[in-house]
Amino acid sequence: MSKLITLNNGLKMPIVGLGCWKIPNDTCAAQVYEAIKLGYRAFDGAQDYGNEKEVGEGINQAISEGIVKREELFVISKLWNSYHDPKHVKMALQRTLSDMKLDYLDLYYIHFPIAFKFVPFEEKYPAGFYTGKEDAEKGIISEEVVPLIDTYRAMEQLATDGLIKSIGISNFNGALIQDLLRSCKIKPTCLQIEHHPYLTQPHLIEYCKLNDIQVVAYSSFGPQSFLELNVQKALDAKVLFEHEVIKSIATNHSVEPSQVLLRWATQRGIAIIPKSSKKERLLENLLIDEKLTLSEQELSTISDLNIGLRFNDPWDWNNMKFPIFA
Ligand SMILES: NC(=O)C1=CN([C@@H]2O[C@H](COP(=O)(O)OP(=O)(O)OC[C@H]3O[C@@H](n4cnc5c(N)ncnc54)[C@H](OP(=O)(O)O)[C@@H]3O)[C@@H](O)[C@H]2O)C=CC1
Ligand SMILES: O=C1CO[C@H](CO)[C@@H](O)[C@@H]1O
Repeated sequence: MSKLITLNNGLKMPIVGLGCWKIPNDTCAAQVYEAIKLGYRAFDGAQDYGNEKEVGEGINQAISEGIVKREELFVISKLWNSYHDPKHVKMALQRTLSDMKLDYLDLYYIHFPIAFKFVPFEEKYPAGFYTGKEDAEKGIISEEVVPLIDTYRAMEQLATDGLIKSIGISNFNGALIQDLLRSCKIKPTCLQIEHHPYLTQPHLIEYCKLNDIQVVAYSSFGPQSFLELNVQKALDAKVLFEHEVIKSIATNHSVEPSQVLLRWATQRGIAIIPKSSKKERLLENLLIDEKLTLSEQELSTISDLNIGLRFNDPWDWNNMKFPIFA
């Protein structure tokens, strides 16, 4: 098991969780079940990943075999953009809970601070994996006017009703968080953001620390291929696993570049949710805190690789130009 972090509402969350995006439906239940046997206790899913039934199946198998109790797990999902209207928020969560065959979630994020027009589940799901292109072709990426605070209030109601233990926000920028903190009744426990040495976001992270909001990093290994990026400065950047700075620190400690990237986050108090389909990598990622300690100098040398390179930016979705990171 990985170290536990205490969130601002007293809840304890493992610092390493398993990311569930892109785990194929046919192997997902077995993978989640195996991950529990290896010691994973947190699972970062989302309705939009199209595999919540299978994530739930893996979890329930482990519970029914007595490998773990529900209360020892930390189960996470995210409200998709099409369900931001307050009248759809509970319905979306209930769909997740019934797909997963669970009574509550430990953490429920607002996936993006962007509201799309409502799409009935039958039209959107089963979704397979979300791609802006596929959803655009189905005509379901179009904006709905729903103030974020209205969505947040509906999330607060879910917490009050005991259906979720905590509220998270994902892909929110500093100004949105500041505004939310002025008006929320229940504080968000976590902010999930893209975070890797090419996108370090130091002010956002410091602001969260000052306000006792736990930062959770997604895409900790950075972009896997620059061919997918339309960002000019990426042309000069290397995949992080092959970067000289990362490779030489890994060599000095006799570990893999992936471990340096993950430890750089956890050692700075940031939770991680790497996804892997391989048993050795699952273990390597889970046990990162026991295997490696980086020096302050190494931590800051890695942070200096920052070039503000974001590759998950809704600005690019179907050319809709959503300005959340503008
Ligand atoms: N809130 C949001 O908007 C977003 C949230 N997320 C969440 O974050 C999670 C992780 O982010 P994601 O972008 O998927 O990427 P990750 O940073 O987890 O990278 C996943 C890739 O890295 C490989 N990998 C995993 N472990 C290792 C290792 N030890 N050594 C080498 N390669 C490794 C995996 O391959 P293999 O499987 O072959 O091992 C996979 O191709 C998602 O699953 C999802 O839960 C992700 C994006 C956006
Ligand atoms: O969690 C996610 C994985 O990436 C997708 C494509 O941008 C989004 O659905 C979402 O950010």
